[in-house]
Amino acid sequence: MIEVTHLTKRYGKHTAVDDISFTVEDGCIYGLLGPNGAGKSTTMNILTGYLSATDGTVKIDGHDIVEEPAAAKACIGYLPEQPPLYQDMTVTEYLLFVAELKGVRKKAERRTAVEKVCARAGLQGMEPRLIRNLSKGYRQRVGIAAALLGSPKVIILDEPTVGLDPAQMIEIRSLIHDLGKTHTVILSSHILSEVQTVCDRVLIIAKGKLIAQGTPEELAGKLAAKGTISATAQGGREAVLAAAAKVPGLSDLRVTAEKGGEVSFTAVSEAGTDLRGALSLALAKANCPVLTLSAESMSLEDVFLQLTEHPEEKEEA
Ligand SMILES: Nc1ncnc2c1ncn2[C@@H]1O[C@H](COP(=O)(O)OP(=O)(O)OP(=O)(O)O)[C@@H](O)[C@H]1O
Repeated sequence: MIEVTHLTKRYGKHTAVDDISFTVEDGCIYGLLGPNGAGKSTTMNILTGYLSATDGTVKIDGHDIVEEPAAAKACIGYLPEQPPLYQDMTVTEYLLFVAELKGVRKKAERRTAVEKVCARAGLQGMEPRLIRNLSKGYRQRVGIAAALLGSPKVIILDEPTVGLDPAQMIEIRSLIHDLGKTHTVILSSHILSEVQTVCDRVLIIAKGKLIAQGTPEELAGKLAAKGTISATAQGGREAVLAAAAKVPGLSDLRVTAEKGGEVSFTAVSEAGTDLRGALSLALAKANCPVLTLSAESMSLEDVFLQLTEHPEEKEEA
């Protein structure tokens, strides 16, 4: 449904999106996950044709967003991070206006379309209310209803739950889940648990780069596979590190303290393996008696933070 190839966006010297490629399949909910400033909004603004890319291509249902903008945009309904809602209009007035902008010609058709999207977005009973008097949750629903007008195949939602209270978040997530039954949905979020619960597939973006993608289960497997080992051994720094480096599956050795012939260090172990025994043996063989040794597994949240703070470590993920 969507093909993004080598997408790059530079603002002056700053590269906000850095050579990203991915494919979006029909009928799935995709989550663009990354910390603030990762490049999510920029990517979405390019997908929806609001921004031009510095390099790369975007095809929506076979239509290039630059060469055939009208055909490509007709496939997309977009809820920007700050939806342009007219506060002094009622819900119905605003949605009729958007329907007209989207080219629904006949008045009766606009009415029917607005009734339909109001029902779909859970806005029944809110139609005569002024937008300015709605809660943030209901304003998001109006934005989503507006995105649904024109029957687009793809719905793109930029941080749809940001600023909502927990109850509203749950309601909007359930609405998105429901939309996923009839549309291809792409949403952005900086909340790991949100994309894990709502999305079928996740793309993790950090510092403009795509650092991991897969189903939430695949990513949880990859991300949570790591553990950290902390140890202190007697001996010289070089002998201790050389012995530890020989243990297969142990990486990222870091010395944390060194004094009086004792070296403390941490290391990362892969794929849910417990490498304490192997490390202890390797150090003993190198004549470096082990004084302390402990292992901890990193939470998914920890690994996500580590990955997005140090995207260069993506290969290890
Ligand atoms: N118009 C602009 N001019 C210059 N730099 C920009 C512009 N828009 C965004 N940036 C920068 O590009 C980077 C990516 O921004 P973007 O808004 O796409 O990130 P994001 O992941 O959506 O974050 P947030 O959730 O905070 O919106 C950031 O460093 C941001 O400061």
